[in-house]
Amino acid sequence: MDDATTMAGETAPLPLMLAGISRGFREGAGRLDILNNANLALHPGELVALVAPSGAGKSTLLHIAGLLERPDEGEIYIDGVPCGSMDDAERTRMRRTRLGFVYQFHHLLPEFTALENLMMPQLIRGLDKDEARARARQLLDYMRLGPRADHRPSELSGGEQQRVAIARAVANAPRILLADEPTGNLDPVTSAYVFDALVALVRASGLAALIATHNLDLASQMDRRITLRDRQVVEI
Ligand SMILES: Nc1ncnc2c1ncn2[C@@H]1O[C@H](COP(=O)(O)OP(=O)(O)OP(=O)(O)O)[C@@H](O)[C@H]1O
Repeated sequence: MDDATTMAGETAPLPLMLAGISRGFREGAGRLDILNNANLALHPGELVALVAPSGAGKSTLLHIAGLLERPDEGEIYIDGVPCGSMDDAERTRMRRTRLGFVYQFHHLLPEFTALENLMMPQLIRGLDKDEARARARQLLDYMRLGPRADHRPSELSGGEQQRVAIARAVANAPRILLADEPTGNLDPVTSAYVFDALVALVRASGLAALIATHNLDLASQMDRRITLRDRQVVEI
């Protein structure tokens, strides 16, 4: 397995590795192949942009990497652990502890405050209330949302909602952040602000991030850019 070398010269497992992934869908009498023997490695701390035309398979790739969808073939390694043959309960546990997700729409729980939205995944994971609250406050402060902690999503602006969603995605200190058009629903100025906050959080926490975006300007600010070509993942 391709391992990352740590500062001490030891090898640590990669946060994410996709090996030989194939995925297709039935389409009428035929079949639509989206990924064919695709490979991808994410190294610790790197921010990778996934840029590809609509319908190329960005969401499919993110769903497979995020253990939300199973490939037809291939293996997904998270922190070196093969996840392909895991049952649904094990995959869910892996998602809760090692993966964070951000979508184009925030998907915050409308009846809960920003603080409670950040506490929820931590409580589900088993942290006690005080610990969860302290971490939630710390993350909201980091995202400059401290004064908005007790507001519900409907009382926040679009950019604030998305910053809460990003903070929530890292509440359980995942190893990998997967984001599908995280700023796609925002105006350019807000989008740039939210993106900067996302990058700062990724850098501060040392997690690896794979971010699908149509925004080439944002993509150019990441460490690496990949696309889907001929059903493979390639560098651009
Ligand atoms: N469950 C499914 N059943 C059938 N076809 C599907 C399914 N999921 C995705 N597809 C098809 O697979 C292709 C890739 O879809 P996907 O959502 O991964 O693309 P995308 O690159 O994320 O597109 P966009 O940028 O528009 O969100 C599309 O043609 C889509 O219609």
